[in-house]
Formats: sequence, C-alpha cells, structure tokens
Amino acid sequence: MHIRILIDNIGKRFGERLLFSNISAEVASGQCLSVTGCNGSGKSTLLKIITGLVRPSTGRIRLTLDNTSSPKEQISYTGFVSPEMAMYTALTGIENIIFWTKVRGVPSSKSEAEKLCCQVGLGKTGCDPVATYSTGMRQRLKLAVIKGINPLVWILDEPSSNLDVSGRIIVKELIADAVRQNAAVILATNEVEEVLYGDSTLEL
Ligand SMILES: Nc1ncnc2c1ncn2[C@@H]1O[C@H](COP(=O)(O)OP(=O)(O)OP(=O)(O)O)[C@@H](O)[C@H]1O
Repeated sequence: MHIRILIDNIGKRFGERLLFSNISAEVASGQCLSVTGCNGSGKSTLLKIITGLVRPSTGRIRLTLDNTSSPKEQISYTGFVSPEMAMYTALTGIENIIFWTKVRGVPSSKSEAEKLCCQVGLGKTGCDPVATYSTGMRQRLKLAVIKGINPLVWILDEPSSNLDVSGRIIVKELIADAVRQNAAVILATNEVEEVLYGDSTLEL
C-alpha cells in the first residue's frame, strides 16, 4: 500500500494570534519528513493537524492511498507518539500494549506485547504497573505501542524526549525500520541529529 500526504498551504490561528501560514510539504511511503523550529513555533500543532486532531485555519491535508484520494479520516492510518499522550497507569506496560493495539484493530497477543517491551528496552518491567515507570520508561512504552500498531503513517512528536542514549538509538532504529517497511514518517524534533533522519526538512 502506498500513501502520500500533502501538507497543502496550511495555516493556523489561535484567536488573534497567527501561529504559521502557507506551510506546504509532502511525504510518501518510504520517506521521513523532519519538522523543526524553535519552541512555540507550532510543530506539535502541525502534527495534530496532520493526524486530524486539530483543524487548520487555512489549507488542507490531502491524503492519497494507492494513488486514489481517500475519503476516510487520516487518523485511521496514523500512529501518533506525543508528549501529551498518556498510558493507563493502573495497567502494566504489557496490558497497555494489548489494550491500545486492540483499540486500533491490530491486537497484540501477550507474547507479542512482551516482545515489544523487550524491543524498546523495557524487558521484564513490562509486567509492572505503569504507575511505577519513570518518564523515560513511559516514553519507551509509547514507542512499543506504535511499533505494535505498525501504522502506514508514523507521526512522532519529540520521540526521544526523556530518553537516554540507548533509548535514542532505539528511536533511530524504529524510524529506519518503519521507513524500510514503506511507512511514511513525520518527525518533529529539535535534536540536530534527529533532524537529519528526514529525507526532507520543514522548518517552522
Ligand atoms: N489550543 C490552543 N489554544 C491556544 N494556543 C495554543 C493551543 N495549542 C497551542 N497553542 C499555542 O501555539 C504555540 C505553538 O505550540 P506548539 O506546542 O505547537 O509548539 P512547538 O513548536 O511544538 O513547541 P515546543 O518546541 O516547545 O514543543 C504555543 O504558543 C502554544 O501556546
């Protein structure tokens, strides 16, 4: 399946304040687009517009699937990792993976969820309640969930936040793997090294 996302002249206004205008870019299966810009420039807002969670003030997101304009909500093709996402703290990491992948229609078995925990370096702590996790461990769990969903479009908002060096390497490998498997990746980051993962860069 080939997907193409066209960010077509997007602008966003909050009340009187114009955050950005005339933003255009494109990303397709097998490519990564980096979105960068200073704090408050609107990276997270743009990513939410691309997922369909926030409406743009002007312009539109055009999605084509196998070269046909798709009438479906773009959110059904996307997986989103964001600092604003929260996991269920009363559930274990493994239970969260099983829950979220089921919600997205690609249920993981317990052994698949355990494997995902290992892949993001959570190992046996996957059996512990998320309430006991550090912020970096919670971030790793979000990465396990998107890996389990394995969407056509990966939308990653600061995926390395709170991660140590080994976590950053995991992010790098996840992105490379997703692109190899023909996903389209949109990555908002201010990490100089991560900006370079993009085949193209959009600076806000
Ligand atoms: N719902 C909202 N209502 C009003 N203002 C908002 C809303 N959402 C975001 N903003 C404002 O838009 C600006 C851009 O926020 P956003 O989080 O998109 O920036 P960012 O580039 O991701 O920032 P950072 O690098 O700090 O994460 C901020 O000033 C923020 O306060």
